[in-house]
Amino acid sequence: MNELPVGDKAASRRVNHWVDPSFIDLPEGSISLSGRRKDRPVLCSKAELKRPRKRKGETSNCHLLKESAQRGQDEPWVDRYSPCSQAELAVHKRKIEEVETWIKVHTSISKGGILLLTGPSGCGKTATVQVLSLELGLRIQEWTNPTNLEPYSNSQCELRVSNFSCSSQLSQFQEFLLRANKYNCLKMAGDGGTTDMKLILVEDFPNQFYRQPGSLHDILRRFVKTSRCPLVFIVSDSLSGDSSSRFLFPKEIQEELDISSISFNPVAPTTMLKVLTCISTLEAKKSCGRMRVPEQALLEMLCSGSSGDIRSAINSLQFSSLADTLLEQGLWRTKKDRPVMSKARVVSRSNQRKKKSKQPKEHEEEQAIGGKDASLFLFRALGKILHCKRGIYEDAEVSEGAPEAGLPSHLSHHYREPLLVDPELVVERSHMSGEFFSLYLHQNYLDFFSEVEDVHRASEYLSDADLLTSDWMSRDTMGNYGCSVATRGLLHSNSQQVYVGFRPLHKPNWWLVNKKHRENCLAAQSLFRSFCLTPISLQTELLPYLAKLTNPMSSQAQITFIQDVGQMVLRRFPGRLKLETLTDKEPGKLERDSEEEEKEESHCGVEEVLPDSQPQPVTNQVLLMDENLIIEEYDSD
Ligand SMILES: Nc1ncnc2c1ncn2[C@@H]1O[C@H](COP(=O)(O)OP(=O)(O)OP(=O)(O)O)[C@@H](O)[C@H]1O
Repeated sequence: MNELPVGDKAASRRVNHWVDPSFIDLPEGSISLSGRRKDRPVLCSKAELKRPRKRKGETSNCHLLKESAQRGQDEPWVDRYSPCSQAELAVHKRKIEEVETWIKVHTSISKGGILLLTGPSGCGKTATVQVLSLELGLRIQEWTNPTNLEPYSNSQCELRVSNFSCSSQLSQFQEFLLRANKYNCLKMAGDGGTTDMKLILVEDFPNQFYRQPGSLHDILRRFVKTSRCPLVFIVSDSLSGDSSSRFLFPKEIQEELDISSISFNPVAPTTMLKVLTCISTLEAKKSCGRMRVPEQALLEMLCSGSSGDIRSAINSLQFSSLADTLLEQGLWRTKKDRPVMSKARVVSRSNQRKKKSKQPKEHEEEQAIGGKDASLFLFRALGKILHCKRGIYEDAEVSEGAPEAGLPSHLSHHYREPLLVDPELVVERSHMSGEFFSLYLHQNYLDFFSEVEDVHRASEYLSDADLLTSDWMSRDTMGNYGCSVATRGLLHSNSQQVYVGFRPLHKPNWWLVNKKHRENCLAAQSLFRSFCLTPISLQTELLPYLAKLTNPMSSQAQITFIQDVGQMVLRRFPGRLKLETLTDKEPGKLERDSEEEEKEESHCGVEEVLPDSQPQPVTNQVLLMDENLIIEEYDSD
């Protein structure tokens, strides 16, 4: 595998002249928005694809100018303006310090160790590691998934199919870690006096790990025993619900292997704006008048449209520099071109108090090109509805007369100040179905209301929303309407708009009840299979009946289950279930439809999937042959 001594800037500069630019594989003149090549050569260092680094003592602007002058016109700006020092990084100082401290400790004091960097895509995790390695004089040895499996004759897991031999990605990864950890980098001509200190970086994971995370854990267990240099994993969060970091590195493994974890946040809009302004100014200077510095409004729009992804923002800026062409084609809208949404501008109360004339944050602009799919963590999405933010008409004339005047006097109590959020957009960006979103609202809304009349009205709206989706035939179509009724109903009912401050949010009670229900279905089907009844019939018809009998034909497991499920009226409930708190970065879990679940259950081997919380059958054999059971006395009293 190739590696590049990042420490030696001169060498790196030389190498970069003959290395392909990031988008060499695209037709001339076209620019990719991704900013990164995924089909890199086998096991090559990502550092090879990066631009040369800055020399000490050069100021950043001067450096940027020189660099940009040397580069071809088509070079992506993300590559051209990639940061070379901590000061240039658009990452929070504290995060940089945390990573720096960890690297220092694990390269000097305790050699080795594993660090996990998480955070949304494009927030500068990789850039931070690269900058710090450069500053600390570390070489980066990076694993990249091989796209073609090369012959690897020494490998243990070798596949030999008619003279063709190749090893699995997994065994190559294992070997890479072993060698990277064991051997120093080769000294190359031009390396000078670079140190042997290095850092292993893994951002691409062999696919096998997503199927069997256990195989990764086994490799890591072996790695930590002999670890000599730090190993950094970078895992990007996804808002669509599949959290790779939690799947690949569950809490138990982090504790067992003493893996440190640092979570990055999206790039702050102000920092992003500074970077974009700097880049556009430099590019405008360089273009000798051909390109103009974009309006502040356009830059702000790019920032808000990128959802904290600096790569996406810079790519969009580069596109917007082609504005003349795009504008001609009508593909790019500037703020001026956008239709006026309303006659009077609406500002939030807090903004008004601060006497800021800025557009409120909540009015996120839609971007025609390059806008990243703006996602919201569920916690924030719920907050936007529950905190019920409203604005006032900025234009005094309008605020005095128009809105209330629009309502007849007997409906004047329904007047509300305009909303600062678009409820349907909030739900869409939460990546959760309307029904589940309403469920979360239902669980949490009480804490945000101050008047009992408002609660009464809100509960009516929630019931209406529920009714809209009660019929399974029309549920798919009506789901969104139901959610509109729930969200808008809650917003409208909350007439007082009292500031409640921070309130913890909880996962719906329904969640736990549904889980218990599914476990019971599974257990009922497993324990009373010979009755050939559906899980529901078993629990609602057969088990209550068996519970009344003094001498049912049951095993101990069956008796326990009958006592648990079939005797509801006699049971004492322990009170309310303990609710799970919803954390701020948690994606909303989408439970599968219970009908689907039931179907699935009937297809799979029940004995394999019987939940731990249920009494386990003695053996399957015993259950299938009921007549052989030892019948115990069962006292229903
Ligand atoms: N000031 C800056 N700070 C951070 N990155 C910058 C800056 N200017 C330009 N960039 C570029 O933005 C990109 C940031 O992407 P980076 O690979 O660091 O993100 P990431 O958090 O690792 O996400 P992913 O996992 O998707 O790669 C890099 O290409 C970097 O060169």
